[in-house]
Amino acid sequence: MENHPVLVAPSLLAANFLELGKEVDMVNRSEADWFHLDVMDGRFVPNISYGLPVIAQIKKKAQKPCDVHLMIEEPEKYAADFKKAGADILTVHLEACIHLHRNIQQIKGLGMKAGVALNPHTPVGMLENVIRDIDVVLVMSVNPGFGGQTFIEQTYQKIRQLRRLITDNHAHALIEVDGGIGTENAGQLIQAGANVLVAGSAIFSAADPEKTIHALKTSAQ
Ligand SMILES: O=C(CO)[C@H](O)[C@H](O)COP(=O)(O)O
Repeated sequence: MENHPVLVAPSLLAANFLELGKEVDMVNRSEADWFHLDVMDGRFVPNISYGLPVIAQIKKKAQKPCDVHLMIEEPEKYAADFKKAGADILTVHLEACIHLHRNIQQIKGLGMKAGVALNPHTPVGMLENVIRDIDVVLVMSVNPGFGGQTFIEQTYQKIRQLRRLITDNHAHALIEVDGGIGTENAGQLIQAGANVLVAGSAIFSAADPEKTIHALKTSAQ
């Protein structure tokens, strides 16, 4: 069993938006580590979620870092706006960036942690030349665009490969996994080398979301 701390990032995509303030309070009270905020543009992914004004409102109440996952084309056009809205960690998709190295430098230059997300079909080897520059690798364990999808089993092998790439390059990036995660697969993901578990439906559809967050936090024990 790996002995690095497990971080939990509830995905507000699955929250009750009519009660958003209460959902943010719940995450603040819980053992969760980050707010995971999914931005979709209807172009990079076949869905549209929420954007800058909603994130700015969440930021006013959030007592934990805001981890913003951009599922959008041309993310470089909006990086400064997401910084202003309150993003602490800004993740762009490798598949959406023609100049990934430049995009990473832009995010860090704006004072945010830089993340790079990989779609399920994208090999981890594509990160070899930037792995030392980034703070987070977001491994999508479903095809991005929707919550509530089935976890892709191939993800375990991908996390093991990524852990090797990080170790071999003496890099510090955290491995974050997103999609179809719950208490049933959390332990195995941590064992494979993941650091951060993103969960939407498993947390916000649970009878007791705080208890589920606790179960995810302690899934490696
Ligand atoms: O990025 C996402 C979708 O693109 C969501 O964060 C992810 O799917 C989490 O939702 P769930 O835990 O319900 O699968």
